[in-house]
Amino acid sequence: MGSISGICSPSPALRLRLRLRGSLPILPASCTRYLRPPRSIVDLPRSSSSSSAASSSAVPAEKIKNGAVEKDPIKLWHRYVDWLYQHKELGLFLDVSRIGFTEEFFDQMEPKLQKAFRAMQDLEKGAIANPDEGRMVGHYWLRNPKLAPNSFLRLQIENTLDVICKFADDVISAKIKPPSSSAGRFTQVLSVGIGGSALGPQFVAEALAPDNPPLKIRFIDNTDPAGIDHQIAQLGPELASTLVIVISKSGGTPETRNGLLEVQKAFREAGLDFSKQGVAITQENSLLDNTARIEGWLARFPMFDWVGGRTSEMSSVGLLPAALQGIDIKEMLVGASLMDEADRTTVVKDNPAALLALCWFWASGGIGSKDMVVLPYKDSLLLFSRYLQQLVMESLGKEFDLDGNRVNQGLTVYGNKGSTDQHAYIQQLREGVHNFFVTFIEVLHDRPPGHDWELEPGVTCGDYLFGMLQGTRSALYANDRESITVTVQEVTPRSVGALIALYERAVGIYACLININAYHQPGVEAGKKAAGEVLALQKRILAVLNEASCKEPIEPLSLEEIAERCHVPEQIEMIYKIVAHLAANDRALIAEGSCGSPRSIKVFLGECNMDELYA
Ligand SMILES: O=P(O)(O)OC[C@H]1O[C@H](O)[C@H](O)[C@@H](O)[C@@H]1O
Repeated sequence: MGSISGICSPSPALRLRLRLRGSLPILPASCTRYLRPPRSIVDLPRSSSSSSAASSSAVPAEKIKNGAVEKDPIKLWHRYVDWLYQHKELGLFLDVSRIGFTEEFFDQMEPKLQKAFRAMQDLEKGAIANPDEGRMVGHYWLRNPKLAPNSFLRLQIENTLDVICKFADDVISAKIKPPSSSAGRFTQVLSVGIGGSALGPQFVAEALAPDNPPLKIRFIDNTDPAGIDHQIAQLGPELASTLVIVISKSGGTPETRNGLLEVQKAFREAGLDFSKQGVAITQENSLLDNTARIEGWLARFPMFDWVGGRTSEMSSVGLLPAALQGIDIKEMLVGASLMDEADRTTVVKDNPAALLALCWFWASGGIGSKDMVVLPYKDSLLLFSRYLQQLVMESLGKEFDLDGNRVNQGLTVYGNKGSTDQHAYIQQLREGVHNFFVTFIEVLHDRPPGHDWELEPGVTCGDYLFGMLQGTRSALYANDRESITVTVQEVTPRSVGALIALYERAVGIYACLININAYHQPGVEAGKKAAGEVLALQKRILAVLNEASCKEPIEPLSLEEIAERCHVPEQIEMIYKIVAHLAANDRALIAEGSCGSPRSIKVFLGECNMDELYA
């Protein structure tokens, strides 16, 4: 094992923590680096090749395949050190030692991974990597415009970033301000968008927004009227100093359109001119773009068709909301760019995204047989799992592979945060059905230097959090539950950018390994279409009820009669559900016969003589 170059004393923060725990523990030299933030350039002792790494701790495949995993602590230590990935500049570590892949498995996967690397290289050069939609996949260009396949795209990316920064600066400095607010400046951002037009901005806001941001952000990310009312009510008079950002790549998503219409209604009722406070982020000439242009909204920012919703955080979708909160978006881009660069190496052991994809394939058998539980032990990363749910499951959850074979692929993601989740479902993880592997996200810095506090001799809150993570990792592993640990020094724009890039690339590589298109979402359309059919049926029901209500006396209708008049007798159950929802919102009236069964109800609009109804 190589010697460690550049030994330096532990950082003040670490020395503080170590002092808090009493005397400096005697740590094997090789692990000192891990505890100390790698601000200095150090080289971890790594074996010269994967074979020696794997052989020093490899367990016979049949043993591992049968669920037995390496338990010898010294062998585990060697496996840990030999496989530990470290990005020195980012201060990011990836520990895959608690995933039990064997040397044989690694060797088997090497050719597939090399093929995936070539596919990712082609993708970044502008290949049609989304063949089902005939599109390029260019989210990596957003943080390194020089990679874009032509100067036009490069300039689009660079110019968009410039106008985003300028606009945000002008809003924060009140050069751009609302027309009628006593505050004299914008104080709030209301983001209206759903899916990839919300999840990234929500994750980043939760992770990085300062305690007192220049503009505080809130989200309408659904078509729930109560949820919309709640956000608008919370804004109250501050609606007058709210910048409304409507985000929709397609420009036609129903939930987002509904949110916009509801917000515009609130503006009208408050006597405010929405166009003076509205911003659109959408593809050029989309319905939303044209609406914003025609209505003269404050600003419009482009989305590009070669950036998918779930990989749009580094586009105007994520950058504008973040910048308005005072988040350093250029640092986010730097973090993503540094991670991208690391993910371009074809040496698997030095490629963190490839290592993640390898672990996912091993743990889930390449068919999603195990779920990915995401457990950040940091409150501010709470929404990372929700963000990854779309990025991973909308990318990998596909019915057919690229050769047209029905594969029903996927990788299920869930989780919230540790140690909180230890008091919720870790019981099942530790002892119950073994259908998962865990990804811990570890953040080494607990508090800004000098702000730590001992809540008992030599122990801080952060020590508990650290101990809970390590304890859970050990307890799960002791019961053969595998895990990955991603470690960052602290939650910063740079580390968040790196995490996003790491998982975007890992999804891309894994998709190559399982031969699916990670960049389209055909299944979503089915749900949208079905929703449209429900609304169309509701309109027909209301027309039939209106007609019946115009008769003297009013003609209450049974469900069968409604279904017959709508010419869809087979839809009687949906008709009942629609009628029940209408009645619950006082938009239809239901009278029930003595048995109270849905079969005996009569539906009508307006007043009706109830005595005659069941006479
Ligand atoms: O940004 P929009 O076009 O409004 O789309 C919002 C979301 O809609 C669909 O659900 C897609 O599957 C998502 O990938 C997308 O993020």
